[in-house]
Formats: sequence, structure tokens, C-alpha cells
Amino acid sequence: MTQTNNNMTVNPDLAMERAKCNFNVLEVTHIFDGGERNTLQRKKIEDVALNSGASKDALGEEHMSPKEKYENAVRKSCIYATMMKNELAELSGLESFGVSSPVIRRTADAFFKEVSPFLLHLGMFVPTIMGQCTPEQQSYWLPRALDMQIIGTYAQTELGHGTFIRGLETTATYDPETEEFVLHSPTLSSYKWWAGGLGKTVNYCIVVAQLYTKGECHGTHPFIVQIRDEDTHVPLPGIKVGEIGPKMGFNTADNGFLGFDHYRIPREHMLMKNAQVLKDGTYVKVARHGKLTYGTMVFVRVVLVNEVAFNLAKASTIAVRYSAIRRQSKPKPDEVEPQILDYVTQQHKLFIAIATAHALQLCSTWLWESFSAVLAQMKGGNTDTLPEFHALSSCLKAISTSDSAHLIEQCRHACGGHGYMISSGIPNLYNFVSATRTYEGDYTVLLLQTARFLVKAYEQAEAKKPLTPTVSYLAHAFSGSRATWDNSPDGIIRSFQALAAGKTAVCVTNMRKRMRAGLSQVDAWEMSTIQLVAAAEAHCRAVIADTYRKEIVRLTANSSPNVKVVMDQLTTLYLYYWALERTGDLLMFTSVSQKDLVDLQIAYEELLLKIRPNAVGLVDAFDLRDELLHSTLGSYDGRVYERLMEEALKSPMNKEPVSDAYSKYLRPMMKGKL
Ligand SMILES: CCCCCCCC(=O)SCCNC(=O)CCNC(=O)[C@H](O)C(C)(C)COP(=O)(O)OP(=O)(O)OC[C@H]1O[C@@H](n2cnc3c(N)ncnc32)[C@H](O)[C@@H]1OP(=O)(O)O
Ligand SMILES: Cc1cc2nc3c(=O)[nH]c(=O)nc-3n(C[C@H](O)[C@H](O)[C@H](O)COP(=O)(O)OP(=O)(O)OC[C@H]3O[C@@H](n4cnc5c(N)ncnc54)[C@H](O)[C@@H]3O)c2cc1C
Repeated sequence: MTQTNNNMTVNPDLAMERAKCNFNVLEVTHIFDGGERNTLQRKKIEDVALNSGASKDALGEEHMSPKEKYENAVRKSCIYATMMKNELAELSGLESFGVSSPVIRRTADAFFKEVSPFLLHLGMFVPTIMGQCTPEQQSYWLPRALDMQIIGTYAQTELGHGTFIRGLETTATYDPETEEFVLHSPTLSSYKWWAGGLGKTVNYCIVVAQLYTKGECHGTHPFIVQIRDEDTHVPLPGIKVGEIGPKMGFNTADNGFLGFDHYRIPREHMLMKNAQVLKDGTYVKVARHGKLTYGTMVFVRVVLVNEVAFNLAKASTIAVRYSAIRRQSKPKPDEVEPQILDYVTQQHKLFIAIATAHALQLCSTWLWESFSAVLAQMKGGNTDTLPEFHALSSCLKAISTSDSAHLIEQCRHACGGHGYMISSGIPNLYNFVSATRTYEGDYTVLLLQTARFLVKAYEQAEAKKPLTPTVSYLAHAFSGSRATWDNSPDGIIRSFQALAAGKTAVCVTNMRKRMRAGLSQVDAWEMSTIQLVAAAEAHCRAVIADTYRKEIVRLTANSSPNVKVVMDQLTTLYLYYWALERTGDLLMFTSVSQKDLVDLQIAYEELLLKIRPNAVGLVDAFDLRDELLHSTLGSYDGRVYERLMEEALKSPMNKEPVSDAYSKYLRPMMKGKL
């Protein structure tokens, strides 16, 4: 087993589960990590970062006041950042730690139950400098940012606008007399709102503002702006900055607001890779594609697919281990109470979470590789692949975050009452992941971006023009007959593609009908958006299913027989699950019959039983150290009840035998003296 401690007492049910697991757990860990080398490197990084105990808190974060929580998060962020500079960057083979690797990002989770106030520094501030600056600008800003001499964030969203970037109101007006930009917040709704770390932590930020020069507006552009004194940290004159208050999660991230009162910055602080303002105020467009200033968002959308896969792996580890030690009810009076993991409904809740974590992890690696290829082409001046990539990253971000949030909540349900405890770890995971569905592009809005691309691709297919790879299946949309149902994995994937093509065709037909009836193109589109979102979702599910299947076949080509079997079972489960979730659509767009669906349901139930003996082995293969799980229910040793009681006794409420509230309120009321 990957995580060993010879002195550890393990709950007997968990020990029994591990004994009956029939595949090599380490082999699956390697698949999830993307190879044995990555696993070894990850473990080295985790050992250095976590073995010292620096990630631990004397008092649980949940018992701290908001101010204490924030200060504690800053304390640990500083420890972790220093560790990264001194030890971890070299271990991870990175030239500098700023090019943050997913492993380093994930290891940081041991330090924070919520998030680090530095999240946006490495997550968006540094990537924006890397992606939007000229080489000269980079050589000035990047070393300072990577060395943490300055700390920054990404302030784009305003009180009034988040989705509609073109509607942002902050202005940056060029003054050729002084060769400065004047930043201004003309209205309350133009105040920047939400940026992580802005409230109290950062002294710099990327500000996205409407650029005016020579009396003309050239749309939104990024600027690097100092907001606090580098020595005293006091906000600079002309800056109004603060923290936005308590949120559902992210409570250690000091998300902030920011307003400008005719605040001046040097001309060179405009990030000039894609567009420039010359000294005399002449505006020069450099980039070939109009949306390259949105580049940091595309990068983060790619990163998020991996991020949510990791968090879903955590939730499923907690819920499956807990379900193995928890015994409840007595369906057979003569037998002991079964482990709740033996209930088929419990398996239905949990095994899809394991399979989805795998599917998203493998898709995220594939997406990252596609992104690297797009970036390489763009370096050579070719932006042809960007529209397809934008459509792909948008839908994968939307579906991965939404599915993960839903499945993490399902894992919480699977843990009954104890899942509701903060100490179970699941509420924090849910609060974090549910925000990912909104930030970096709301779910619906991003699926509508993908739908735009799908409709165009459909029209190209109709005109018999060539199609890009992820939508090549649309070429079969004009055969005139319904796709033939076949319950093999490849057959189900073809059906998912037929479903996406069919839904797109319905949208196009309806929009055309509406336009013939007199609606404008914009109104016909608007009236069809429910179906367009559904078409984009179907497209994304077809892409995920296809990628997951192909990647698993490739990655298990040399695996041991039992690993091949269990990985095949998981991918098949994923396909059956989604086919059964979409029976209505399959009946509309494929030749599937009622009998086929009844048979599929039975095959799905039998598959759950086959996976059952390996369930704990499968979550052990995620190889998540206890420090990363922060969970009373999901620790490796399964000492659930002991940990729940230990945590309860830590509650400050238990410090005094009698609460002060007794003498202040309860006693007077009970004695009739209130
Ligand atoms: C670790 C990090 C933690 C992160 C914490 C969270 C941080 C944040 O949330 S930062 C703020 C993020 N904000 C967002 O994501 C805002 C979401 N909104 C958007 O991305 C855009 O405004 C969007 C895409 C919805 C619409 O943009 P808009 O400029 O109005 O474009 P729109 O008119 O719809 O489309 C015009 C064309 O541009 C294309 N396009 C839009 N965006 C992109 C893009 N990023 N790349 C390439 N093409 C694009 C469209 O596909 C369309 O192409 P076509 O005309 O050929 O169909
Ligand atoms: C925890 C957290 C951290 C964040 N961190 C940052 C940060 O560091 N920096 C930053 O700049 N921003 C940040 N944000 C802001 C985030 O990017 C925006 O909240 C997000 O992009 C959604 O925009 P919005 O809030 O304007 O939602 P809205 O666009 O107002 O969405 C509200 C509803 O309207 C719908 N809607 C909007 N437009 C359309 C449309 N065209 N068609 C159909 N439906 C539509 C949406 O689907 C949604 O249901 C953060 C947000 C959160 C929650």
C-alpha cells in the first residue's frame, strides 16, 4: 500500500476491504498520476512539504474568528511560499516555482482547509504577466513576482459586471502630456469586486479597464497597478480598497473591492503584448486574434478541470472509506448489520464519483496537452485552432465543475449526518468546488460559448466543409436515419455523439423557423438557449466519454490483467450511468428500444456488484494523504468515531462545564426574571 505506517491501527472493516482488493493499487495510482515517475516526484514533494508538521494547526480553522482565520492563512501561505522557493521548486523540476505545477498546488491543500490568500498570485497574477506582457515587461515584473517581493491578484469583475467583460466600466484614459494612464471608477457599479487577496493581502493587481486614447475607446485591456505602499502596505492615495465580507466558502481568501479616483500609472504599466499605446497616444493592435487578452481566463479554465478532479477524488475517498466502516440497518435478521457500502443504492451514489474523478483527471491531461499545442501554434502567429479550443475549454470547465460539485454533494449525502460535520471535510470541498462552477465563466454562459461554435460547425457540416477534430462526428448528422444503438462502449459513445448532433440540429432548425416567422437572429438565438445549452452539454459529455475511454485503453495497454479489468469496469460504468441518465434523449435520437434500456439498467446494477470488492482499493489508489483530506470520516486508518469525538472535545464550547449564556439568559428566563 502506498501510505504505510507500521504502528497504525486500522479499522478491521477497512483492513478486510484492503485484503480483498484484487488489483495492484500502485499501478492505478500511476495511471491517475500520469506515470510512475510523476508518482515518485509527487511523493517526494509531499514528504518535504508535509512531514515537518508545518501544515497543521493547533486549533482547527473552523473554531477561529474570521480575522484569526485570515491571519493564520497568511502565516501558512508565507511558510509554504518560502518552502516552495527553497525546496519544492527544485524537487518538482521547475525552473521557478511560479510556473506552479498541479502537484505543488495540490500539496498546498494540506495547509488550507479553505484557500490561500496567495491563490490568485500564482493562479492568475503571474500567468497574466507571462501571457500578456512584452519580453521587456516580463523581465521587469516576473522576477519580482516570482520572488514574492510583490504580491498580486487579478481584478477584472466589477460590482455591476462579471460575465459581460465588454460591459466593464473602469476607465484607463491615456494622458500624452505626462505619458500616464488615469484609472477611474466612474460609478458604484464600476468598483472592482471579488478579486482574491485584494482585501488585505496584495500590493499589486492586474486591472482590466476600458482603454481610452485620443478620445476613442478601444475596449478592455489589462494593466498592472500598484495599490499599496511596498513598505507600509498602506493603500496609495486615489485607491479605495477593502474586503467584501463573509462568503459560502473562500473565507481565507480576503476577496476584495477596489475603486480608483483619477489614479495615475505610467504608460508602461499597460500590458503590451497584444496591443500598445505609443507615447503620443497612438493605439497599435499587435495580436492577430481579438480575444487574446482573455488568455489568462482560458488558462485557468484548463487548470480548473484538473483542480475539480482532485477535489472529487478527495470526496469519494472520504465517502467510500466511511461507507466501509459504517454499519447500519438489518435487512437479514440473522446476520450482522451490513456495511453501508453493501447497499446498491450507496454504490450507485459513490462509484460514479470515483469513475468521474478518473474521467476528469484523464481529460484534464489531454486538455492541457491540446492547450500546449495551441499555444505553440500561436507563438508562430497561427490562431486557427483557438476557436475550437475556446469551445472545448469552455464546455469542459462548465461540465467538470458542475458534475464535481453535484457528486461531492452526493458524497456528503452518502455519509448521512456525519457528512454534515465540517470535520468530515466534505462541506469545505463542496463550498470550494461550487464556486468553480461560477467563477472564471458561469456554467450557462460558457456552454453558450460552446453552442456558438457547435452551430457554426453544424452549418459547415451541412455545407460539406471540413470539420475540426472534436466536432467531426457532426458529419454523420445528415444521414437521415437515427443512429443505431449498440451497448458496447464504442457504441454508447457513438450514441452520445448522435445525441449531441441531434440536439444541435434541433436548435438550428428551430432558430431558422423562428427567423422565418420574423424574429431577429439575436431573438431566435435567445429563444433557443435552453436547447443550445443542452446541445453543448451533450457535446461535452460525448467528448469526455470518448477521451476517457481512449485514454484508459492506451494507458492500460501494458497493465496487469486485473488492473485492466477494473479500469475497464470503471469506464463502462461511466458510460452506462450517463446513458441511463439520458434515456429520453437516446429514445429521441437513436434506435434504442425499451428492452435495450431495461437490459442496460440490469447490466449497470451487475457492474456495481463487480466493482464493490475493489471500491476501497480504488480510492486508496488516489493516494491522498490524511493531511490533504482534513477528514474525520476519510482517514486511512478508519478511526471515524474516535476522531469525531476527539474533534467534538476540541470545540471551545466544551471548555466550560456551564456556558455564560446560562447565567445571562437561560437562568433568568427559567426563573421568570427576564
Ligand atoms: C487558481 C485561480 C482561481 C481563480 C479564481 C476566480 C478568478 C476569476 O473569476 S477572474 C474573472 C473571470 N471572468 C470570466 O471568466 C468572465 C466570463 N466571460 C467571458 O469570458 C466573456 O465575456 C464571454 C466569453 C462570455 C463573452 O465575451 P465577448 O467578448 O462578449 O464575446 P462574444 O461576443 O460572446 O464572442 C465573440 C467571439 O469571441 C470568441 N471568444 C470569446 N471568448 C474567447 C476566448 N477566451 N478565446 C477565444 N475566443 C473567444 C467567441 O467564441 C466569439 O467567436 P465568434 O464570433 O467566432 O462566434
Ligand atoms: C469565489 C469567487 C472568487 C472570484 N474571484 C475573482 C477574482 O479573483 N477576480 C475576478 O475578476 N473575478 C472573480 N470572481 C468573479 C467571477 O468571475 C464572476 O462572478 C463570474 O464570472 C460570474 O459573473 P457574474 O457574477 O457577473 O454573474 P452574472 O453574469 O451576473 O450571472 C448571474 C446569472 O445570469 C446568467 N447570465 C448572465 N449572462 C448571461 C447570458 N449572456 N446568457 C444567459 N445567462 C446569462 C448566469 O448564467 C447566471 O445564472 C470570483 C467569484 C467567486 C464566486
